Amino acid sequence: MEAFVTRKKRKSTPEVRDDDGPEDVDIEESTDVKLAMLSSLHPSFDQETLLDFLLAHDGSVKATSQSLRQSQSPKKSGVVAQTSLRSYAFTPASASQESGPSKKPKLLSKKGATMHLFDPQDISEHTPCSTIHNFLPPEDANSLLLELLEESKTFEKITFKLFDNVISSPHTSSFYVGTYDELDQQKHEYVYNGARLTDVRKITPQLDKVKDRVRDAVNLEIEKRILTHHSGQKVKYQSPCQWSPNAAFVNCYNGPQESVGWHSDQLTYLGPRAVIGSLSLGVSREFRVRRVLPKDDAADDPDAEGQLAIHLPHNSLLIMHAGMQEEWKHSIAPATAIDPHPIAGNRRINITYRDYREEFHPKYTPRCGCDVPCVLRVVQKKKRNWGRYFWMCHAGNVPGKESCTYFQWAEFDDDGSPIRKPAEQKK
Ligand SMILES: O=C(O)CCC(=O)C(=O)O
Ligand SMILES: [Fe+2]
Repeated sequence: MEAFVTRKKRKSTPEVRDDDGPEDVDIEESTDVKLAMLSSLHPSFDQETLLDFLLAHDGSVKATSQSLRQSQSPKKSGVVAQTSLRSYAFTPASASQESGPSKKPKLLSKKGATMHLFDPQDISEHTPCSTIHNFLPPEDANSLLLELLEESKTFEKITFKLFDNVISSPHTSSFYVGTYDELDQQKHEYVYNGARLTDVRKITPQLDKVKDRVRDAVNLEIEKRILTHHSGQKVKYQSPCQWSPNAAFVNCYNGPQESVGWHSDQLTYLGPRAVIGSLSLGVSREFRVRRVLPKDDAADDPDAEGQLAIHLPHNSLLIMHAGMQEEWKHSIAPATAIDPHPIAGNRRINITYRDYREEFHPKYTPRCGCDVPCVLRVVQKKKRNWGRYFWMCHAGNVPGKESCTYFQWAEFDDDGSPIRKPAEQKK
């Protein structure tokens, strides 16, 4: 759902500052947000075509949208055959230059081009994700799929108003938590893009049954990742605690055109360096990832922002590791064609299990001048302050509502726990 955020340019100076201010972060409406809007309005066009049109119209969503409405023949992404990247992506010379597990050979993924990854080893080496195919016993995967297909009949698209248009997410979803108390808190205390969730449900029997399996597999993958990619040391700000999912977003993509635009998942309630476990059922679709580099670096390196497409078949678990939400974006691209699934037909169900951390409960996090708990974001595009976290007012995400301009750099200890100023501690 984070993909449908709209942000207005900030108009005034924030009330909280220290050495650097919000002009050093990237809170203007980004190309990704514009692409997400266009994708929602014109789901039959692929992201590359939308970007071409957007650039041709000087970044104006309105002009692009008008032009797309007149265009008859959208270019769509094609279906690709399964290959292993290792068989062709690297030259032997580049492979032999590897000096350690964190030095990866360069991908042949040029800016704008897509490299397709099917093989778990390729995925783990070249993206901040790992995957486990055939994750559940087949009958358990099918029971979960059947249960969620039934649930998804009452899922809705997330909608919001932008100027004169009602934009709706190009897929449907719902949110599940473990207890009625949590459900109540989600509806009345948590804030998402400046609004409350309306569709929050109690975890279903099959979702609950699978949760502990996901938890155990994700914790093993986290340990493995720390060994293979980080020399046995967890990443700075990564929580040292066991990952323990207590909430799940369930998405349904009904048909090849349903999608989700480029986004990073919000860290507000998960904390920095969050890990997310994502289980895919039904039709196989492309989960695309691309690194977000500070603008100057991206300009220096033409290969930098190439996309990688991770193919997620029925019953595959994808783990988004610590740092992915800060440094990469992801999307589900519309497809030209899909192979129907024997149970799901044209539908794909995706469950993202999440660990909502108590210390990030909105009763503890900073509140802005509107007296609403802030959103936690990270500087992704500006070189100055790149990777630095900050709290800001949600209202800037709500079309038609001015932000109260609240801004505060976020401070965490090495384990990602918020360092509170004395005034905040008494809450
Ligand atoms: O459907 C997927 O695999 C990804 C969904 C997603 O990115 C999200 O729910 O934030
Ligand atoms: Fe996401």
